[in-house]
Amino acid sequence: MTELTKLHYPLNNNLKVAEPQVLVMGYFDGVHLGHQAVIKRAKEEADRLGLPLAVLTYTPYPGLVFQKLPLPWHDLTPLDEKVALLSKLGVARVYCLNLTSMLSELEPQSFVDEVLMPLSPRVVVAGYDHLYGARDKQADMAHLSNYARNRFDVVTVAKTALAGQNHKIASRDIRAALADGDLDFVKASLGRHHETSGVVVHGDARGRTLGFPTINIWTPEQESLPAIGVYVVSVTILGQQVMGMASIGRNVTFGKDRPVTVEINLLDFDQAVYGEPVRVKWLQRLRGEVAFESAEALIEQLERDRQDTRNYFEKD
Ligand SMILES: Cc1cc2nc3c(=O)[nH]c(=O)nc-3n(C[C@H](O)[C@H](O)[C@H](O)COP(=O)(O)O)c2cc1C
Ligand SMILES: Nc1ncnc2c1ncn2[C@@H]1O[C@H](COP(=O)(O)OP(=O)(O)OP(=O)(O)O)[C@@H](O)[C@H]1O
Repeated sequence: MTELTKLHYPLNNNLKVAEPQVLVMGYFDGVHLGHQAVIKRAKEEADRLGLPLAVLTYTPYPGLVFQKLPLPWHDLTPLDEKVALLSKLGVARVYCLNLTSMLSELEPQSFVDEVLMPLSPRVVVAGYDHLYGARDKQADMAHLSNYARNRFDVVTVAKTALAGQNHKIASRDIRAALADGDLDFVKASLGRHHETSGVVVHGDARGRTLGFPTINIWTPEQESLPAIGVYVVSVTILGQQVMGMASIGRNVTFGKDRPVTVEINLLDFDQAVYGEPVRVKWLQRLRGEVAFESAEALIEQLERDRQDTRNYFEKD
């Protein structure tokens, strides 16, 4: 079990990390392939030294502290999912530090002395472009050894890019691709399919009359959903993995200005599951949402979508 410790600057003097550890710094939204390379490199170091591996991450997203971004903000991976993914990579402890004005204005030397040192780092690891402390000072990886003053070693991990590209894999680009419904790019960058959590709630009970009953999913605000459209999904519900086709949209065939809902027609499944927690794995985009001229035209399209969904699982 990975241990999660929430921290606020200035750190409580009672925080005592007795044992030295390998410490990785970063926000790690999405725990994408670039992040995974950084963590794996740190894990090698931790194993070589026989020390635990710890991550120092932040909340909220640094962009929200340095500039005005539209709210609500959606991380690719909310903190609990980030911790679960880091855990799978061998991370024993996660420190989640509030990113505040006071922290972001710290001189780099003070950041090292007052934030890193209480965490007993033997080695500090981060990616080549990681910044800490005041942005306008020399708070980069090249200068970290100076501030360390022989108290810890520094490992800087080189850029990870997608095959044939120069641009680094970045969570900002993954968030943008998800907002465009580009699940292929999302998967290539994360090294896995994007997933969201939710709970089954009531819809308008129209789906059943169309011959395509749907579970309506309430998705908590901190989760990141793909763009409006129709998708092949795999749903974990009642401990089973079930094939499905999902619609994120306003059900425009049935009126204007309806709210965006997430509905999933589960294939080969028929149980009452209101209130059940679900995990949705977003596998492939099938199409955009269409305002059909009649319910019959929508039904014909839904039949084609179901065939496309079955084809996806057959080739997989
Ligand atoms: C795979 C799938 C694709 C859908 N595509 C569309 C669409 O293109 N246009 C549309 O208006 N509604 C679409 N819907 C939504 C249906 O209109 C919706 O399931 C129906 O109105 C039932 O809503 P209810 O569950 O709230 O009763 C789709 C639903 C599913 C499951
Ligand atoms: N593609 C990458 N290659 C190498 N290191 C990376 C890559 N992306 C992020 N890192 C490093 O991983 C750690 C976590 O990244 P963090 O999320 O803090 O920042 P980031 O560089 O803004 O990542 P992103 O742009 O993906 O959000 C940092 O140490 C960062 O330097």
